[in-house]
Amino acid sequence: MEKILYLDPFSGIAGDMFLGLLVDLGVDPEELKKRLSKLGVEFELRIRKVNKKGITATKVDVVFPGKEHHEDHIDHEHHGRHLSEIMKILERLEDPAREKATEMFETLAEAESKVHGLPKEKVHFHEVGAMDAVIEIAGAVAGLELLGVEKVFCGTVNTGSGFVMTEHGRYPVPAPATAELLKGIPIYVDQKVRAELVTPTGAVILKSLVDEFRTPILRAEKVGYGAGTMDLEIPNVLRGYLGYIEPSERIGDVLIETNVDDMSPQLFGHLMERLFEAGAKDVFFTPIYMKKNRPAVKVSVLCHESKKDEILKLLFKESTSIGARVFYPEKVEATRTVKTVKTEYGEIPVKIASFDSEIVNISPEYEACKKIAQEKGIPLKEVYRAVCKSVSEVRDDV
Ligand SMILES: O=C([S-])c1cc(C(=O)S)c[n+]([C@@H]2O[C@H](COP(=O)(O)O)[C@@H](O)[C@H]2O)c1
Ligand code: NI
Repeated sequence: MEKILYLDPFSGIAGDMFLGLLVDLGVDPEELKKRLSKLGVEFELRIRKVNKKGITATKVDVVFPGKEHHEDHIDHEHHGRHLSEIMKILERLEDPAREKATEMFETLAEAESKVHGLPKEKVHFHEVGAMDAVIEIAGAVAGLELLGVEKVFCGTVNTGSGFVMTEHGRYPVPAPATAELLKGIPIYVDQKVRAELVTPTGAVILKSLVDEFRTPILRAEKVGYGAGTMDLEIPNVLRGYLGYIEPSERIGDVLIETNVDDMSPQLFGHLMERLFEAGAKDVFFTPIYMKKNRPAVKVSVLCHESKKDEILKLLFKESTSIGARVFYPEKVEATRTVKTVKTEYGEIPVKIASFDSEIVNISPEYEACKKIAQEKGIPLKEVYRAVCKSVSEVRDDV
C-alpha cells in the first residue's frame, strides 16, 4: 500500500516546522544529520520537545557554530548568499535529494527574482534565511526519503495576516516571495492570526514536495507536530498524518477503452497528444483483430475519474469512436524506499521495492552510480556489479 503524508497547515509552515514534524514522525536525527553532512557545511540540529498551547511538538533549530542566536543579529558569515554559491553547496548531495533540493532553491530564486525584478543570478537571499533554508530544504527532501513517504497530500494553507519585518522593511503577510510561491495552492489569509505563518522556505517545500492539495481518505498510523518559533493564540505547529490511503480512495483512476477500425492512421498521433494535454495519465494503442478478422486499434486512456467526462468527450470528438468502455482498476503497487549500501566504491543509494513485506526489486540509483563511474574512470556496469555484490551480502538488512 502507498505510504502517504498528509499535512494539515492550520498554522502555516516554515522550514523548521517541517523538519520538526519529520522528526516527530520518526526520522532518526542522526541519520538525517549523516545525509546532510554531505553538504560540507558545519551546523548542528538542536532538537527539543516544546509545548505549544498544550500540544507537545518537536522544535528543530539549525545552529551554526558560534552563531548561537542568529535571530538577534545579522550573521555576517552567512550574510546573504547568491544562488550560485548555494547551488555549489547543494550539488554535494546525492541523487535523488540533490536534484530535488537544487530545483527547490531555483524555485525560491525565481520567486525572489520576480518580486524584485532582478535577474535570478543577482538574487541575494535574505541574510538570516539563506543557510537555514539550505539545511531546511535539503533536510525536507532527505527526511521524506527516510520516512519512505511515497506521496504527500496537503490541506488548505493558513498564511496568517498583518505585516512582518524583513530586510526590505515592513512587508505584508504573506510576504511577496511567499505569495508568489503559493500561486496555485489553496490558501486562506486568516485575519484573526496577525503573524507570518508561511515563510518562503515553507512555501517552496509545499510547492515542490506536495503531490496533491486535497484531503484524502486515509488511515493514520502516526500523527506528528512540528513546532514554529512564535507563540500565538493558536498552537503554532504543523500537524502531519503518516499512514495509508483508504482502499475506496484508491479508485481514483479510470481506464477508458474503445476500438477504432475506420480511422486514418495520421489522426492517432494527434489524438494521443490531445488526450495527454487534457490530463490523461497514460494513453496507449494496441493493434487488435475484431469480428471477421477486421484489423483495428484499441485506444486505452488512464485518467483520474474527475477527468472522465472531459476525456470521453475528447475521445469522441477526435476519433471516429462513438462508444467506450470505462473500468475502475484497483491500483496495486510495491512500496518503494531508498537505502544507502556500502560498496568498494563508496556509499551508493539503492531503490528498494517491497510487496507483501517481501523485497521484490532492488535497483541502484543511476545518477549516483554514473557519478562514481565518471569520478573513478570505471565502467558503469562495474559500479552496478559492486552494488549488487554489497546488496546480496547485506540483503537481510537492506
Ligand atoms: O528567503 C527569501 S527569498 C525571502 C524573501 C522575502 C520576500 O518576501 S522578498 C522575505 N523573506 C523573509 O525572511 C524571513 C525568513 O524567511 P525563510 O523562508 O528564510 O524562513 C521571513 O520573514 C520571510 O518573510 C525571505
Ligand atoms: Ni526579498
